[in-house]
Amino acid sequence: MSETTFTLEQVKEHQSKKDLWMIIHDKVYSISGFVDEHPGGEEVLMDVAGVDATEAFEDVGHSDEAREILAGLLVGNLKRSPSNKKPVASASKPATAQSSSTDAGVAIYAFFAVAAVGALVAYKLYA
Ligand code: HEM
Repeated sequence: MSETTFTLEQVKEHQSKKDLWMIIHDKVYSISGFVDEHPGGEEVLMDVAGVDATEAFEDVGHSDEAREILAGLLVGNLKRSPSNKKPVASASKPATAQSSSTDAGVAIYAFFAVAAVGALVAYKLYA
């Protein structure tokens, strides 16, 4: 399998009808030969020339046949630079939330322990 990768900038260089690339699900497709055959017309393909067309492609609800055609047009994978990767920070958020909820749990136990000792002392003093 070809492991060729392209950056967003490289894909952007292929925006003409005769040299047309687009990105769908982080894969790069060269669709120049298919533009005239596209049942949805050439205009919609030109609209996403050289950019990420995942949403446009999926919104239409393309058939399995369309996906097979797509597979034959593959030229490589998209190389995401660290700046346009999906945020990694979101992955660490639940962990932070979890640990703070654990802290809250410990605080509640500590509160009841102190309250129980306080109640016992008060009982011994005033009973
Ligand atoms: C290389 C990528 C694409 C391939 C291989 C492809 C292929 C096809 C095929 C085979 C059909 C016929 C219906 C079906 O089988 O689902 C179709 C219809 C259609 N496509 Fe695409 N398509 C591509 C990209 C796009 C994009 C980016 C758009 C943007 C909006 C689009 C819009 C449409 C529309 C609107 C139809 C419906 C046409 C109609 O029923 O009148 N397609 N496409």
